[in-house]
Amino acid sequence: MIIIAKSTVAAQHIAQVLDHQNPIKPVFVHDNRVALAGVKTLPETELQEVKSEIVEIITNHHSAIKSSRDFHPEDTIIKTPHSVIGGQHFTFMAGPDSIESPAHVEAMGKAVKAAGATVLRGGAFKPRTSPYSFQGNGEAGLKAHRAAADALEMDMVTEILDTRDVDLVDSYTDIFQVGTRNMQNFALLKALGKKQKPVVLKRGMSATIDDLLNAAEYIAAGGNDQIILMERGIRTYDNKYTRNTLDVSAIPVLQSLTHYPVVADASHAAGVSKFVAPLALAAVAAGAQGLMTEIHDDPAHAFVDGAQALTPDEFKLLADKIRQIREAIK
Ligand SMILES: O=C[C@H](O)[C@H](O)COP(=O)(O)O
Ligand SMILES: C=C(OP(=O)(O)O)C(=O)O
Repeated sequence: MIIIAKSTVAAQHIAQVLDHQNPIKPVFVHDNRVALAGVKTLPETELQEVKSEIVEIITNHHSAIKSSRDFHPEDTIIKTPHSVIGGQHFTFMAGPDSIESPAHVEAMGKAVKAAGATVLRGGAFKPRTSPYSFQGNGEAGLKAHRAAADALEMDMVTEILDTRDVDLVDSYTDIFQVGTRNMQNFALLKALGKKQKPVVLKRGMSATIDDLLNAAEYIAAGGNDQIILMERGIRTYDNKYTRNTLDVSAIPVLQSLTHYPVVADASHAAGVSKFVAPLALAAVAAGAQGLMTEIHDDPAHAFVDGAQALTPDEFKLLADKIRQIREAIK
């Protein structure tokens, strides 16, 4: 149960009155409205005492608070050294699936920057289905990625898989990425909640929209409000022709429910390069505030996910079309 109090003073009073019944926690939300979470029961006598200080009682205990637009109506805008993410801005995040070598990530960065990307993506720790598949170049990959991003004056986004690597990854990256497989790794979300650095939170491949919002809430509850939600495709009854199903409807739905930027990854949704552009265009037409795209100059020899990689030229074409769509739907 969540209680919305009229003011900070009211919240403090309610917490005082109810505290012996419930382990109650004020979660400060927006200007004058304060949410109190953790209330299990509301004894009638105590309720009478604080009734006039309560604006609303939300009984769905799965409701997100800090992530909710109800309590934070304005769009959250996230500023990184080279990008502005959210609101009316559109951000291209692109690069190779994994960091293969210093020269390769720099060349891919150069190509995506020329097409308009400000964020260079790439994985140094790869979440692979098989333990025998390439697992990423680890810290050497982070180093190469950082060097390329610095040389090109771009932001770096990279996936974090393990709570034990949070400080290491933090020492290199501008933006953390939590992948689909870790969306409900609560220990990891809590650790990132303690960092003051943006987090791209990918939707779990079997997660509902509420699951995603609550995963974001874990990061926000820890004190980190710089969250970027990413729709990257979910598992449905027919993933024979595409790797996942891009849930285009999740984009406007999320934007109505939360103030955090909502971006899309058509690469992992499609799984096949020829379907990446149409899905990306659909996501942009649906209002996505950014796009993550995988590229490779030699997809057949990519270390990971070559089948879904666009070549630099294909990415440039896509980026141009996206700018046209953005202009058309203004
Ligand atoms: O980004 C890439 C992921 O590591 C990859 O999609 C994992 O999938 P796979 O190990 O099944 O190839
Ligand atoms: C592994 C990745 O994506 P996802 O978590 O969406 O599968 C990735 O972007 O490298």
